[in-house]
Amino acid sequence: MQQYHDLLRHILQHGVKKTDRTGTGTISVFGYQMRFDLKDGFPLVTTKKVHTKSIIHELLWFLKGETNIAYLKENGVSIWDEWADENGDLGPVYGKQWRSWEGIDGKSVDQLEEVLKLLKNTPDSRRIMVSAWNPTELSKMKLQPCHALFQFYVAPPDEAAGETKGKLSCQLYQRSADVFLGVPFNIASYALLTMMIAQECDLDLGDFVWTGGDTHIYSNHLEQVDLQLSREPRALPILQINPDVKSIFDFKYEDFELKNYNPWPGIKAPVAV
Ligand SMILES: Nc1nc(=O)c2c([nH]1)NC[C@@H]1CN(c3ccc(C(=O)N[C@@H](CCC(=O)O)C(=O)O)cc3)CN21
Ligand SMILES: O=c1ccn([C@H]2C[C@H](O)[C@@H](COP(=O)(O)O)O2)c(=O)[nH]1
Repeated sequence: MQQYHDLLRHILQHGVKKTDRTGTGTISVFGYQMRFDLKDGFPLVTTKKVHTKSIIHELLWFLKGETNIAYLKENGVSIWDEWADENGDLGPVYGKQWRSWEGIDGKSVDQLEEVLKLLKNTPDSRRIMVSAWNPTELSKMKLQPCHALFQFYVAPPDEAAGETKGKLSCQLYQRSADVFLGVPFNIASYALLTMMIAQECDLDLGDFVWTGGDTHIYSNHLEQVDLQLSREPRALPILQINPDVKSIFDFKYEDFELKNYNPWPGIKAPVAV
């Protein structure tokens, strides 16, 4: 995860001090890109222990189309607690927009089903996109989407090199990025989603490309960042997914196994609400 350390250093060197909605204050740059070849291993930060269980459950919760934190609470995941109302509701956030974006004619669109259809039928399409940024529903969301838009791309097999399958890549546009707390989660989550989709569509793995808009370190994460940068990145772990699961909507927590993850100890930091 040298790429992630490069990003932290880039913000410290080139960032500007900026106020923000939460009143915390940040150092921020506008526009940044990182690329992870998913064949190199699972892109999980190794210079602090990252709570993979929260990442997997959050992704399964998005895929169910859910927007109430009940499922997360049942599974011991508390990362969305601060934003939910007294009934646990977050409004029409990611799950709703991914699985049932409401159209003007009252019909809803399952954007993920559309993605799967395109990948299976017309993998050369340049329109394989999912948007969580639904301007008509932003005001009802407890937190507006940060990972707002993502696109898939299939590179044809290199037949001369003996390849038989296309390679699936994914690019995310994250409009706002809390680099210390949120970004390690976001990278791992989209890498995992890409692996699940590749399995369903019988594709090999390509790259995950992370593109950030307002890419910031909160002013109360600076000591944590210094500690993290003093640590040497270690080999990437492997994330194995149950090869028998043929639909991305059928995965359960037990279908994932993280191997060879030997991170440095966790680093606590307050989340800006
Ligand atoms: N300021 C802010 N940063 C975020 O990353 C963020 C939000 N707000 N709001 C919505 C979601 C919730 N996400 C979060 C929230 C908290 C942690 C967090 O506290 N992580 C700790 C503990 C992990 C755990 O308990 O599972 C960490 O050490 O990574 C991470 C992502 C990502 N998002
Ligand atoms: O998946 C996520 C969700 C949220 N964040 C961060 C980015 C910002 O620090 C805040 C959101 O505040 P806005 O004022 O709405 O931009 O949450 C993240 O990094 N990843």
